[in-house]
Amino acid sequence: MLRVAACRTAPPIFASLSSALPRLRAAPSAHYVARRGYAEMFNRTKPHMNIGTIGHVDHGKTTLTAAITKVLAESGGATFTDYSQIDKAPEEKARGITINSAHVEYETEARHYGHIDCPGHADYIKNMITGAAQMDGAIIVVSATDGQMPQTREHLLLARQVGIKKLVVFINKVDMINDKEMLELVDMEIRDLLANYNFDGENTPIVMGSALAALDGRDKEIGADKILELVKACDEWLELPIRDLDKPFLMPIEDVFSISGRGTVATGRVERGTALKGNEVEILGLGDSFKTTLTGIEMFHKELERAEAGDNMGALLRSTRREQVRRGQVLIQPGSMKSIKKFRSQVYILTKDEGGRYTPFMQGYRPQLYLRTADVTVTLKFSEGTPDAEEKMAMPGDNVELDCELVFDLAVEVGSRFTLREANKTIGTGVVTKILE
Ligand SMILES: Nc1nc2c(ncn2[C@@H]2O[C@H](COP(=O)(O)OP(=O)(O)OP(=O)(O)O)[C@@H](O)[C@H]2O)c(=O)[nH]1
Ligand SMILES: [Mg+2]
Repeated sequence: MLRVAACRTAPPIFASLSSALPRLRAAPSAHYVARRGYAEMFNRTKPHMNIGTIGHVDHGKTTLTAAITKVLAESGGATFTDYSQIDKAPEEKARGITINSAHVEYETEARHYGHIDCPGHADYIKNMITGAAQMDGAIIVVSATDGQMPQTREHLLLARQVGIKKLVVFINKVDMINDKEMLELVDMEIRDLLANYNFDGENTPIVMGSALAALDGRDKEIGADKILELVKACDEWLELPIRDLDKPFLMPIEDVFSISGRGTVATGRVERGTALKGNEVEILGLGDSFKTTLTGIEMFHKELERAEAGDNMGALLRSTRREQVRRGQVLIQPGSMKSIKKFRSQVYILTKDEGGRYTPFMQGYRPQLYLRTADVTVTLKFSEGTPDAEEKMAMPGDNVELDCELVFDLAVEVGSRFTLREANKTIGTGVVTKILE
């Protein structure tokens, strides 16, 4: 039997990272509006999906969120969550805006939804990004009185970059518009805009209504009826995410041991997919990539036939020398990932209050990049085509597009998340948006 402690605790970097990251995430849990006992109402056999409301400030995202729960409460698919229970922080009430993203849940004929109501105000874009990063699809809310506005565009861009592939549009406040042609214009404008950000401009469902009318229980034809139409559009147009178990196998390598008489064992937590004893696997990254066979799987000192997403496993590798395997590489289903050095990314630079830098940086800056179990020095540049890139600065609090060049290659995909650190300080968090080389 293998003698491997396959369930090691998280490496120290993740301990320090997690002290930085949850601060960005603290808001949703503190703001969780679902109530005790409420979850039992739902039929958990329905497929689950995370969605939410995004869009420009004051266009009606929170009103719509409350209205959806109100209308679905009538069919038993939700508990009504009033506006004041969503925007409940004193500053939110005083200013009439959303600051923290808030979670509600509801159920339709077809699905169970977790719904995150994001802030639209430009100052709280970071809360929007962390909210959107948890979504599999989104509802973009656009006020018919304003049409598209700066955060309509910024949210579309960010939604695309955090991996949201499909959206449903809700054109809100139609109670304030008498002119039908005006609505047609907004429809056309939004379809163009969607196409500009690589969404399906032609086929994306656009529902026009009034969230406030639905919430107030009046004007059914632009109120409740439109909420039901919107929810149906979500059921039909937004695609369910692929379950982690159905994805190709991936285990980031945390540690490597040599076991006399048996060979080399790599340990880590399976991020996705499944692996069977006897499967061919590939080791990828840090200059060394090769294929081998998984001759044994161990968990908690027991030998197993199969490992799956969520398991901490020890992987016994055929004819592999210990020096060939290192922390920071990944163990994958052969051919399912590529190891690369250059990619484009969207990065949020932490402010000093969030534990980040006190000062801006210029391009050419070289912090450490942490991705899964790897940490590699990276050179940061403003993305190609940025005007005056030589003189430009990235300020704490900025949300910037950066091209990253790693010193060593890593298994990186569009959607991979990473953090940037210098001298024991997290200075930025980002997501890969495009592979360059
Ligand atoms: N007339 C009209 N007003 C609406 C409608 N929906 C929302 N409003 C009003 O628009 C204002 C902003 O609504 P919110 O729901 O707070 O907007 P929001 O998009 O959540 O705003 P942030 O979260 O701060 O970005 C409020 O005064 C709402 O009452 C609507 O259908 N018709
Ligand atoms: Mg709001």
